[in-house]
Amino acid sequence: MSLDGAVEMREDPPAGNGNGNGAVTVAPPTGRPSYGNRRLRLNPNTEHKPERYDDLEAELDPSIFRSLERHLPPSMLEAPRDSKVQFMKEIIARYLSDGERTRVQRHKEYRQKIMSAYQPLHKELYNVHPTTFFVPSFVKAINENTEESFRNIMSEPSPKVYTFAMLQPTFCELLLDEVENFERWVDAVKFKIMRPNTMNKYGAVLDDFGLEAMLNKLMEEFICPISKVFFPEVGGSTLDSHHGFVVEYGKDKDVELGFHVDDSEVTLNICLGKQFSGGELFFRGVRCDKHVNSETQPEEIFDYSHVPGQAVLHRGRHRHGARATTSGHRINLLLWCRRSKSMLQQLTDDKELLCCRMYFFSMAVCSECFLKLAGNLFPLFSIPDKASIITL
Ligand SMILES: O=C(O)CCC(=O)C(=O)O
Ligand SMILES: [Fe+2]
Repeated sequence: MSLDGAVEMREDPPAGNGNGNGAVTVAPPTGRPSYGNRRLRLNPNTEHKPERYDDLEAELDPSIFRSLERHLPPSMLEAPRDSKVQFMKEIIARYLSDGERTRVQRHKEYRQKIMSAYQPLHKELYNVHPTTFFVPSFVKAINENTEESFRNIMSEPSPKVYTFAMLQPTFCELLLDEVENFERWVDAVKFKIMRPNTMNKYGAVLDDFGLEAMLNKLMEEFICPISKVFFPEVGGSTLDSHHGFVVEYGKDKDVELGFHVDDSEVTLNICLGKQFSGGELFFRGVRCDKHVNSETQPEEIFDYSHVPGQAVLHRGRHRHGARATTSGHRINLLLWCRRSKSMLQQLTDDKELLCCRMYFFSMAVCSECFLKLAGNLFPLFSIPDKASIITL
């Protein structure tokens, strides 16, 4: 599974215009301090503020450690950081395939190469400055932090699709400038750039050239409060990692974007400019994996025209695409916001583990099926007996 993979699918023709706490038992390694019960919590401790692991010389992204820390047994939460790291590395080592390990390592080296050589143009973009980044109505709504204050600035033109004015024009200009500067640098040093996801030939990952911390703060302090209210069903208040990038459409760029779902719980899509025509987003309803290609209902059809500075917030699994940008140049900022449940899922390609987790989250798997699967998963989860499963 790709960390950054959008899932493409066929567009549905009727659409109209064309297109419990389970646990992991890990035996305490000899010679190291014991922290009592060393079982991972199945459900993350959302009250716990994880440490930062940005300085870690590990092959994995620091966000994985941050996410996993919330699953640590209570007895370990206050342990020294090194012990937590060691413990988490041991767990991860069991479940990461060699292919995934290599991919993650390469990506880490790729980022290090950029960060050691790229000179940012607008340093003020690299930390969140609410009053220069955001329009006053958005700042006010976030400061008030109530459902009413959010609803005052938002429209919901179709169920679970929210639009609102968010970015200041000067911020958009500076960010566009920074992206151009990065792309010029990439050209000049003949660096092979990684594109945002499997569906784009153009665009750039903002996290790769230093904007990760800023975007993380933007997600935690400005998007989580909103998604807590509007997307509680996908853990809107516990979004804890992201993939931040820009997409570019127009002549000599990508033209359109096929029908897909995002690899995110919640997606923030903001138009940065410049002048363009076309490029409308089309939405066709939220679907789970199993029903991603099912028919669209008339009430699910919604088309949206991008306006610079304006944000669209939607479920990652809300099926959508973007029509051709017919003239000019359109650049959008995308923040795929994820929560640790899916980060944990990414530690393994083991579909059975996913089923097991889904069972715990009361989604899909029957108890017979779960018992069979759980047998394979030992020792990742301690297996409750059947009676306790049924009451889960
Ligand atoms: O071009 C757009 O506005 C849509 C982009 C998008 O959906 C994505 O990158 O996931
Ligand atoms: Fe998307």
